[in-house]
Amino acid sequence: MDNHLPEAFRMKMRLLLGEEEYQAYLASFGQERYYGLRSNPLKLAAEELLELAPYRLAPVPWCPTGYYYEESARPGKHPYYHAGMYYIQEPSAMIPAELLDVQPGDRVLDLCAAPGGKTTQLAGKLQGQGWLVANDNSLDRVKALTKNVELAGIRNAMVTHETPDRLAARWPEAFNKILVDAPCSGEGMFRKDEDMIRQWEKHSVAVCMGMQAEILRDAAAMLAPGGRLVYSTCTFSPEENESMIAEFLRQHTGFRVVPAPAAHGFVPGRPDWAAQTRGADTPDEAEEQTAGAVRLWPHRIKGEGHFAVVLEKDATPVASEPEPVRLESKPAKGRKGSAPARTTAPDLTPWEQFVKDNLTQPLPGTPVMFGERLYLAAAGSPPVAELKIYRPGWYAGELKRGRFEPSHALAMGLSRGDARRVLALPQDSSRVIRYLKGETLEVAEAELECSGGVSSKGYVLVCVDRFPLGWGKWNQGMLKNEYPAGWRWV
Ligand SMILES: C[S@@+](CC[C@H](N)C(=O)[O-])C[C@H]1O[C@@H](n2cnc3c(N)ncnc32)[C@H](O)[C@@H]1O
Repeated sequence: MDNHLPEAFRMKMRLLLGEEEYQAYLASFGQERYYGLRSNPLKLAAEELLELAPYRLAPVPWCPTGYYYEESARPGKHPYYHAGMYYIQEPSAMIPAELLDVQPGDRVLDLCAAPGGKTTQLAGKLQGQGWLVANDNSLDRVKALTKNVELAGIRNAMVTHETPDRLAARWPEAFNKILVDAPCSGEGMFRKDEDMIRQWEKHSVAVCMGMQAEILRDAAAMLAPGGRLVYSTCTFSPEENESMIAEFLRQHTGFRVVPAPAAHGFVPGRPDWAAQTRGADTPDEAEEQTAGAVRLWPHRIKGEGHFAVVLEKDATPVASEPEPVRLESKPAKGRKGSAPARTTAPDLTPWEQFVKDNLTQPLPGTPVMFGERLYLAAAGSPPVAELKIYRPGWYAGELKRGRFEPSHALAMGLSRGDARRVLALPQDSSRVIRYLKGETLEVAEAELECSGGVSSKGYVLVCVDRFPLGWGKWNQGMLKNEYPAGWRWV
């Protein structure tokens, strides 16, 4: 497969790595690929997943919730996947969110978030406290991102479909942790995905550099003083990595690199490559700092190629910081923004009644209506006016003609104890797959666990073991299937 590598790429890599390491890198194309998944702390502890998983899992050294699995395990074809108990993620891709060091209560922005691998990882670290904005400028990818946010049962995330400059104009210094997992030329994924090789010329290094510099500039403006920003790519080119960061540091004097430990076979960033790219013999001060970045190489670790660097903003604002006032710029292309359609206070009685009849406790968040849709926005989350908001918070359901219909996202964000009617199916029950296929199930009344003196008739939280899969509606021995069509098992 290394024969498929573009000649220009081969020449550059040989020059950068030197003959011996270049040959080791090329040899990695003939070696096995590694498959990874990350357990979802919003659903279960990693140790519990180890006990439950019907296949072998081995720890990813740099991520406490990350595991390698063997290709034959096919974890995407298991009901636990549909319960959001883990996210399938390339092992190296787990490092940027680890370096961001998110703590419960943080205000987090994932600026280039789709399809949401790192968003789900960051939300797991928040443990439902604080809030997270997941943004992407591609509408198709925002849809995939939203599905993953919902599958993971995240309650405190807002999903936006915006350009970074428009977010920066409205949310200056609003976040204390920001992840920029930048669009890049994808050289680190050549072994995993041949398509990336084909696209390499199209997403040339030069095109990516322009995007990355703009995204970084806007991210810097959204970071609060004392905040932390992680910039990551899945490419090797110094132009998109060390040189990008060195130029950022020259223009943003209030930032510095926080050195990341070069453990687990990671290697430090290469200031000399940045200098070489600039045509200089020795690195300047900004380039020297990039030695604190980490590079992940497929010939050195069990994972694909990545670059990540941690940046910290001074605790006291710097007067020379560029001001991000570019309100005139256009919103991201695609669907029209989901601005709140209603300004008068909506009648939430059907929702309140639903909570009383079906749930054991009130849910956190401030009710927000977008048209007929009700969301629960995390306390303190940033204002949404004039922005293209795909989800202002946890999507609870629809208020239609005086009735409330719960969403699938609501079910996924609940735990078994939150629902008054529960049907808990063991993972090896054929009814689990039949439920996931959208079939109506025969369910005896005695199989339902009802609490709070409710009758058996009504909304049932269907679980695999103790983990919610979705809603059903029980009446006279039959469970009407409420599993959404677009999510079904095929
Ligand atoms: C490397 S991918 C992100 C992967 C994601 N963080 C994950 O872990 O699943 C880069 C993303 O950046 C998005 N993107 C490209 N240009 C962007 C921009 N100007 N603003 C925001 N997102 C952008 C792309 O649509 C793509 O989804």
